[in-house]
Amino acid sequence: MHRAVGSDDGTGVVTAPAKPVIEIEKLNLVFQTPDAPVHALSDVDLTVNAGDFVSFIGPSGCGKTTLMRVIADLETPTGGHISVNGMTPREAREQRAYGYVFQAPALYPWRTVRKNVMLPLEIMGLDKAEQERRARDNLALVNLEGFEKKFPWQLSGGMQQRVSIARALSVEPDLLLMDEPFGALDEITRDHLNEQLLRLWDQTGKTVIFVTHSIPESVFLSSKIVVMSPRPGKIMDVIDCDLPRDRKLDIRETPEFLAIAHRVREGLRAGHSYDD
Ligand SMILES: Nc1ncnc2c1ncn2[C@@H]1O[C@H](COP(=O)(O)OP(=O)(O)OP(=O)(O)O)[C@@H](O)[C@H]1O
Repeated sequence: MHRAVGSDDGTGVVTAPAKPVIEIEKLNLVFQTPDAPVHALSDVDLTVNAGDFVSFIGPSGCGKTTLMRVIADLETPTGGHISVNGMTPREAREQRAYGYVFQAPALYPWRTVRKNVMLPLEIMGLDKAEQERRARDNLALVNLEGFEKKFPWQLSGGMQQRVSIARALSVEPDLLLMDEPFGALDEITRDHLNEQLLRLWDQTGKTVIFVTHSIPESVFLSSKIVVMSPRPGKIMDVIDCDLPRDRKLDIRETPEFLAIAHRVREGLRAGHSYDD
């Protein structure tokens, strides 16, 4: 089992010191639009360590996706500093340091499940046997053995999202960026995928950044929760979520879980104005 990175896990086992994967200082982003400038991010400071599962939570439009897109080099900040694996976001993207899972699965309907997972590997120019090995292994990791030859439209929404997770993992990144991947799914499917994702994180030791609107989802999944204010997105609170890593859904009824959920809610409330 993967062990959280830290200097002391309370059992006498000494682990390596936390290694920063993402370092963000005084980050600002202003979009220039024909009407008026849109100040999306304001003075964001954040460190994400190797092996962290970090959720960004905040009201709609507060800049969660924008912050994720800056990490992925899909947006350029207008101020401040950011490094990903000690590199600029552009260098990290060029080295395929991360996999990105979008809100919608974005699969090609004319390609089978296996061929969808193989697509980035074809673009990377990997040989066929390696493409096939990675597609097989990563589909097994998300419990989709036996579905390789199906087309996306033959699968449920939850299964399609698992294919997109397998595709993101197939480039073998240490960092997984997930933008509200389960937001469109029913609650039971979402619970199930949350459990699967947690197991996958524990097995692989990857660093995950996860955008969500859901307080229970953020507490259930995360080792660290970043609470953001309405636009311009600022960090209101960073909460360490030290529940056991092998948590099951029924942990949501425990006082420890509810105390963390309460603190997230307070952070959201502190940043929110209900005047309008
Ligand atoms: N390319 C762009 N040009 C202008 N404004 C933009 C652009 N992209 C995002 N914005 C604005 O920046 C703000 C932050 O958007 P963002 O999508 O990051 O929010 P979010 O917290 O992810 O929202 P949601 O939870 O609804 O997905 C919003 O007001 C949005 O309208």
